[in-house]
Amino acid sequence: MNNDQLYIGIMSGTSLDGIDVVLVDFADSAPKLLNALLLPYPATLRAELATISQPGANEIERLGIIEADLADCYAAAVSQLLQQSGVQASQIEAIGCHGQTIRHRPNARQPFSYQIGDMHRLAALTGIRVIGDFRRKDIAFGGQGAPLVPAFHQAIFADPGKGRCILNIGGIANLTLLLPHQPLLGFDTGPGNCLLDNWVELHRQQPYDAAGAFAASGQLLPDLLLQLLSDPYFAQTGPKSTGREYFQLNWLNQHLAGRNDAAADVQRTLSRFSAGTMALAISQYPVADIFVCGGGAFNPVLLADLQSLLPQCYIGTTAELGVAPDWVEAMAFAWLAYAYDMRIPGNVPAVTGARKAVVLGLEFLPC
Ligand SMILES: Nc1ncnc2c1ncn2[C@@H]1O[C@H](COP(=O)(O)OP(=O)(O)OP(=O)(O)O)[C@@H](O)[C@H]1O
Ligand SMILES: CC(=O)N[C@H]1[C@@H]2OC[C@@H](O2)[C@@H](O)[C@@H]1O[C@H](C)C(=O)O
Repeated sequence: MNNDQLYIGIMSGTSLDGIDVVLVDFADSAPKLLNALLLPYPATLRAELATISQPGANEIERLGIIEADLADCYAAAVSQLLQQSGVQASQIEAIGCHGQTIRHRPNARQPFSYQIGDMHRLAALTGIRVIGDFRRKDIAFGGQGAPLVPAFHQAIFADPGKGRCILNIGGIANLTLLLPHQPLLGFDTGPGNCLLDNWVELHRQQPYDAAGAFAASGQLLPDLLLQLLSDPYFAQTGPKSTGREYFQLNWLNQHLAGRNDAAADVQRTLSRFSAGTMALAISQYPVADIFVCGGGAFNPVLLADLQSLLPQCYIGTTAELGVAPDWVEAMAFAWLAYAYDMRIPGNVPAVTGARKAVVLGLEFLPC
C-alpha cells in the first residue's frame, strides 16, 4: 500500500526570475521536501511579464497569450520535476500553483489582486488536478490577500520557546512572527530585492546584484536613505501588503530627482534601505532568531546590513530549520493545495485583515 501524499508546489514570484517547483510529501506530520527545481523564464516571457505588470495598451489581447505561455512553462517545470523524481503524474494528489502576480491593489476602492496563468490549461497539459487562485477569497472576506505563507511557516517552523521571525526576502520582503504565547503575525515589510534588481539592471545590465558586489563597491548616502525611509508605507502597522508596481524605478527616481549620485552609491544605499525597513519592522517585536528565506538569503551585503541593525538577534537561513531558502515559498503553495484538500483555512485573519479564516483556492480538473 502506498501512503504517500504527494503534492507539487509552484511559485513564480515578483522577481520574475522564473518558476520554483517542488515535490512535497505530506504523509507524515512534518512535510518532506523530496525534490525541487528552478526553471528560468525564457527572456521573451520575462520581458512580457515585466511589461504587463504595468498599465499599458492592448492589455486584454496580450494577457490571453501570456496566460497560455505561462501555463506551458509551468507544465514544462512540472514535467522536468516528475522526470527527475521518477514519479508519475498519476501519483500526485494536486498541484498548488500561485500564478504570476501582475497587479496587487489591496487598498483600492474595489480591492483586487491579480495572479495570472491559465490553470485549466496547466491541468490539461499535466493531467494533474490544480489548485490555484489563492488570494481572491481572502480579499472577498476583507483581507489584503497577502501574505499567505505565515500559516505554513507556523506549521513547520514554530519554536515554542523562543521568538522567531521567518523573513522572506524576495522582490518584496515579508515576515512571519512566531512568538511564544502570542498570536501569529505577518506582513510585507516593503522592498526586498526589487529596487536592487531594477538599479543594477539599469546600470550594469545584470538581472541582479550577485552577492551584493555592486552595492559593496559604493558608499552609503545617509540623506538619500532618510528620504527613502520617509515613505508612509513603513510607518503603517499591519495588516499591510505591497507590490512591485509601487516600489519600482519611478518611485526611486522621484527620490533621486535633482541629485547626481554615483550609481554604486545608490545601490549601496538601496541595500541598507531594504535592510533598514526589515529591521524597523522586526525591532517592534521580541524576536531572538531570524531565519531568512528567498533570494535575499544569498546577498551577504544585505544580510550584514540587517545584522548591524539588529545586533541582538541571531540571523541564519531556513536551511538551519531543514528547508533550503530557495524552496520555502513553493513549499507553501504545495501546502496550500494540501490545506485545500484537508479543508484547512489558509489565511490568518490577524495577518491579512480578513473577517474570518477560510479555505483558500479554486480547483481545476484535468477531466
Ligand atoms: N547570489 C545572489 N546574490 C544576490 N542576490 C541574489 C542571489 N540569488 C538571488 N538573489 C536575489 O533574489 C531574487 C530572487 O528571489 P526570490 O526568487 O526569492 O524572489 P521571488 O520569489 O520572485 O519574489 P517574492 O517573494 O517577492 O514573490 C533575485 O532577483 C535577486 O535579487
Ligand atoms: C500579491 C503577491 O503576489 N504578494 C507576494 C509578494 O512576494 C512577497 C510578498 O509580496 C508576499 O506578500 C506575497 O507572496 C508570499 C508568497 C505570500 O503571500 O505570503
